[in-house]
Parts: sequence; C-alpha cells; structure tokens
Amino acid sequence: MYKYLHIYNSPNLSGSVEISGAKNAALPLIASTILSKNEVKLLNVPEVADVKTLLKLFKYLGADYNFENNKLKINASTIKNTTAVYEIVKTMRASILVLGPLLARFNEAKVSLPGGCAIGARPVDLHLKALELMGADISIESGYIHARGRLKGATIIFDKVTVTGSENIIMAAALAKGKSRLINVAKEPEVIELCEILKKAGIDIEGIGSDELTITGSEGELLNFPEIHIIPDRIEAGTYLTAGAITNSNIKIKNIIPEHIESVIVKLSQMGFPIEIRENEVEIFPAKKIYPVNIITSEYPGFPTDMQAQLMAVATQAEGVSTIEERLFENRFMHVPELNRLGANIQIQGKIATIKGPSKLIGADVMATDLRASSALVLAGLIAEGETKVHRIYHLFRGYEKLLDKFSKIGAKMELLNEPNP
Ligand SMILES: CC(=O)N[C@H]1[C@@H](OP(=O)(O)OP(=O)(O)OC[C@H]2O[C@@H](n3ccc(=O)[nH]c3=O)[C@H](O)[C@@H]2O)O[C@H](CO)[C@@H](O)[C@@H]1O
Ligand SMILES: C=C(OP(=O)(O)O)C(=O)O
Repeated sequence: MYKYLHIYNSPNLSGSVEISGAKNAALPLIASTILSKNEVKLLNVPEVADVKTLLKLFKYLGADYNFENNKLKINASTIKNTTAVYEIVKTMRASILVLGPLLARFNEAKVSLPGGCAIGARPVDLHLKALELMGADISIESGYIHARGRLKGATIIFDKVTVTGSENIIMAAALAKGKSRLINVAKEPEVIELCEILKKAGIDIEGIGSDELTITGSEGELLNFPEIHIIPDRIEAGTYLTAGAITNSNIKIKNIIPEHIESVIVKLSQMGFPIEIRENEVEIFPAKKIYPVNIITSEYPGFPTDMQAQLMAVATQAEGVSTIEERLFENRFMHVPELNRLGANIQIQGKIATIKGPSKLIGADVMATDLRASSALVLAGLIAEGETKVHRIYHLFRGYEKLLDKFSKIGAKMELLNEPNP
C-alpha cells in the first residue's frame, strides 16, 4: 500500500535532533568491503532504504551480513557472483560503486547501467574511462557494463569532479598492480573517510584531503579492514538546520561535524539566522529579519547541491529576491513547481531559480520527485497554513532515518497515511 506524508501546520519547533550516520559515506564503505579478506564491522550505519538496497545487492552477489541497531557486520569474502543485476541497480544509482572493487578483485564485473534519474542524465563515462586507463576492457552489452582485465596503476585526470567516480577508482586503485595518480579527485568528507579506512587497511595513500591522490595498490591481495564508524550525515544535519530556519525556531542539531556544513551555516547566517557552533553540535536561533541570499552549488567545500532544494524552501520566506544557481545537475529544480503550488513565487531560467519572498504558503497536495526535493516540500509543509499532503514520499526514506520520530521530537506534526487512490 502506497503512503503519503500528511503534514499539519507546525510553525514552532524546539528541542534537539540527533543526526544519523551518512548515507553517502555508508554506501562506498559497504562497497569497499569487497576488498576485505575479513568480516567487517561498521557502526553508525543509517537504516535507510539505500543502505538496505545495497545490502540486497551484496546478498545477491553472495555476501553474508547482519544488520541491527545501526551495526552492520558484513563478510564479502564469500562473494562468487560478479553481476549486479538491473532489478536492484535500477532502484539505486549508487550500486555503480560495486564496479571498481568487483573488477579489482575478480578481474571481471558486470553492472547494469544505472541510467538516468530524476535529477539529470548522470552518466558514468568518467568511471569507465578511468578503469580503461587502468587496463580494463569495457563493453556495453544488453544494458550492462561488462568490464574485464587485471587492473594496473595509471595516471588519471578526472575531467569533472565526480564523487562516486572518485570512490570507484580509489577502490580499484587500492587492489591494482602498482601506483596510481588520481588528479582532480573529489574532496567530499565521504571520499576522505573512504581513503582513511583503506589506509588503515594497509594501503599506502598519499594526499588524503587534497584533489590529488597517489595510491599504491596491493596487487590483488585482499585487505585487513579495521572497524568503521560512519561519519554523521551532513545533508541530514543541514536539512534539520533549515527546518529551524524556515520555522524561525530555536533548535539544536547534535552529533555532527560542524565543519562539514560550513557552507550551509554561512548562507543561513547571511540570511540573518544567528547560529552557534560548538564541538559536535550547532544551534540555530530565530532571525529578526530574514534576508534574501544568492547561492551557487558546487563541489565540497562549496555549497552542496544536496542542500539546494531545502535552502530554496527557506528563501521563500526571505524579504526580497534570492537566486539559486544549480551547477551540478541539469534537472534538479523539480521541487520548484511543487513549492509554487504551495504559494511560493519561484521562476526558473536555465540553471538559475529566482525566488521572490516572502510568500504566504498554504497547504496543498504536492508530489515528491527525488530525495532532496521531498525534504524541501516537507519543510514548506511545516509553515504552510492548514494541511499539506506530500505524495510519492518513498523518495524521502532513501536517505532520512527515523524522519517522523525526529520531526515529532522537535514538535512537528506529521503522519504517514495510506494513499486513498493507490
Ligand atoms: C551516493 C552519492 O554519494 N551521491 C552523491 C554524489 O552523486 P554522484 O557521485 O552520482 O555525482 P557526481 O559527483 O558523479 O556528479 C557530478 C557531476 O559530474 C557529472 N558526471 C559524473 C560522473 C561521470 O562519469 N560523468 C559525469 O559527467 C554528473 O552528471 C554531474 O553533473 O555526488 C553528488 C554531487 O555532490 C550528490 O548530489 C549525490 O548525493
Ligand atoms: C542525489 C542523491 O543521492 P543519489 O546520488 O544516490 O541519487 C542525494 O543523496 O541527494
């Protein structure tokens, strides 16, 4: 039975939210266990749909695991199958993360092409080009990427900064023969955590945290992984921070690494929200006046595309004209018509959205189209007069753990109800 999220006007939030482990760190780290000879224990793993999908894929490949209370024990040494099937890959693009490690370990891998999705074309050409430079023979057959060959170290210059592309090639280089130089690598905290774990597992990696890495591969020898503690989810943290902002409330966001959301804090501060930064938490206070803002999305440490929709929801309440330019994905404004249905005044011209505020929002039926678009609609629903029904809400559960519990703890009123016409 399909569900929708019924949100009741909740203009005053208070209290604190504990942030879960990062989905986008957990996914590559789980994929990396393909390189491990031992069972790996991962802590602070978020129980979200994407993690469960990747685990389903691991089971299909032949791995064993146990996942309870955010603790995951996974043994990928039993993997025999090297084909990631369409039926699983189609539900989650990040399944492409098994390509690099499977190929590096088995000298062969077949992964269904992830295809386009809601936010843009999202090709994987840079992943494939890099693997070819490392000696892989790659063909596309019946919708599958078929990669074969023994990987050897290479110099790779990424034409664009790609997060999962960098992660795939870092994992491949860890087991390849010889040294790889990766230039223009992504510097997202999730990429850094992957490098640090591989280093602890015995791989020589230089340049961690910079955009150039030198990795000396183990020549096919499997690694001895340490216990892994997943870093806090900076996008979940940013989302709850924007919940404080849109409702102009005082809330604390706990269990985070504030540096990871610096660009979001800077923009909310510019909008007039006082924010106190402490060691593992930030606290947002009501603004006297909400100022408009100009945002351009970019790679870390720039403003994250994964926070663009949420900031746009907040900008609907600013006194004046804000602009948001989306530079990473060509189709990541799907929340705009839905926010406008609630009463926002947003226009799009190419990559730029212009938001005229403040707008009085009034509850309506709206459609979630992707993960972060869904969160923008939830935020808008908090301040919309009356009741807002967010349909296709399953997108949200790909990346937000215990969303209803966390929102209800800070005073938001919402419930999951059955769609009347499924
Ligand atoms: C699971 C995960 O971590 N997902 C994140 C990851 O996605 P993902 O890793 O898929 O995003 P990328 O960093 O690869 O994409 C950045 C840009 O490069 C382009 N590109 C990418 C690869 C390629 O082979 N060719 C190519 O042209 C993409 O279309 C996009 O325009 O980073 C994005 C950008 O921060 C985030 O929005 C996603 O939440
Ligand atoms: C776009 C996202 O995820 P994915 O790359 O898995 O689609 C996201 O986390 O906002």
